Amino acid sequence: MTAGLFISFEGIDGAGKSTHVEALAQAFRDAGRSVTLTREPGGTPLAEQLRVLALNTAMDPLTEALLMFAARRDHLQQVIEPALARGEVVLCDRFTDATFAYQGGGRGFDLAVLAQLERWVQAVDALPAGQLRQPQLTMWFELSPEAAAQRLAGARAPDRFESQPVEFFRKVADGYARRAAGDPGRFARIDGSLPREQVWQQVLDAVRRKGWLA
Ligand SMILES: Nc1ncnc2c1ncn2[C@@H]1O[C@H](COP(=O)(O)OP(=O)(O)O)[C@@H](O)[C@H]1O
Ligand SMILES: Cc1cn([C@H]2C[C@H](O)[C@@H](COP(=O)(O)OP(=O)(O)O)O2)c(=O)[nH]c1=O
Repeated sequence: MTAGLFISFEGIDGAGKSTHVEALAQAFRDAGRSVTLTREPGGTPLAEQLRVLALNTAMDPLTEALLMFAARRDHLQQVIEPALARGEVVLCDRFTDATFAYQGGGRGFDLAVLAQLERWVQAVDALPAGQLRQPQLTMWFELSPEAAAQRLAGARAPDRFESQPVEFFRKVADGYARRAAGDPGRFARIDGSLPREQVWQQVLDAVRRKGWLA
């Protein structure tokens, strides 16, 4: 049976990642793969409810981190693990790197606590004890916070994160950079400042380099 693939999309708000998730899903379908396209926080009825709370309600940083990981646990159990067990390609718009970047970098929340939550939440039945479920590839869209804010201006109503100042997103970007430095083989850096077609080529190249698409 074909092995499942788990690919995540990350970057600050407005970096351009959501623009390419559906196109990558179609490229995998064209290659004969079944695709589960999903997002965090969200992806299940419960996790989507937690998303509404997390994105719209003021709360302390630990509560925020716990909600993100609670949503993630449900999402893993209900959607991601079953899809991977069926041999599907799972494309996920954000995963745990976002928690390290936003709650850790942006909010300045304790990274050791996040790492402990990660160990609890991403230990899954399909993996041997001590191994955690992680994406095999993370598309990391990089764009300056100024350029990202400009793209988002007028594009959609900002949520609790998107309405943060540029300095917040600089810290989020630093959070992503630290996370990427800790696991460089998993991250593909995508230059989000280029025109859409060139960004798409980088996305496709990252998957081709892994040998997952011709
Ligand atoms: N390469 C690009 N050049 C210019 N604008 C872009 C590019 N990619 C996406 N956009 C636009 O920027 C905005 C944010 O893109 P989006 O994919 O929603 O970002 P994200 O999912 O990372 O928050 C959207 O209005 C989108 O149409
Ligand atoms: C997954 C995740 C997202 N977030 C934030 C980042 C985004 O601002 C927001 C929702 O992400 P996203 O789905 O990218 O928003 P949109 O659909 O509006 O582009 O949640 C966290 O703070 N921590 C997390 O663990």
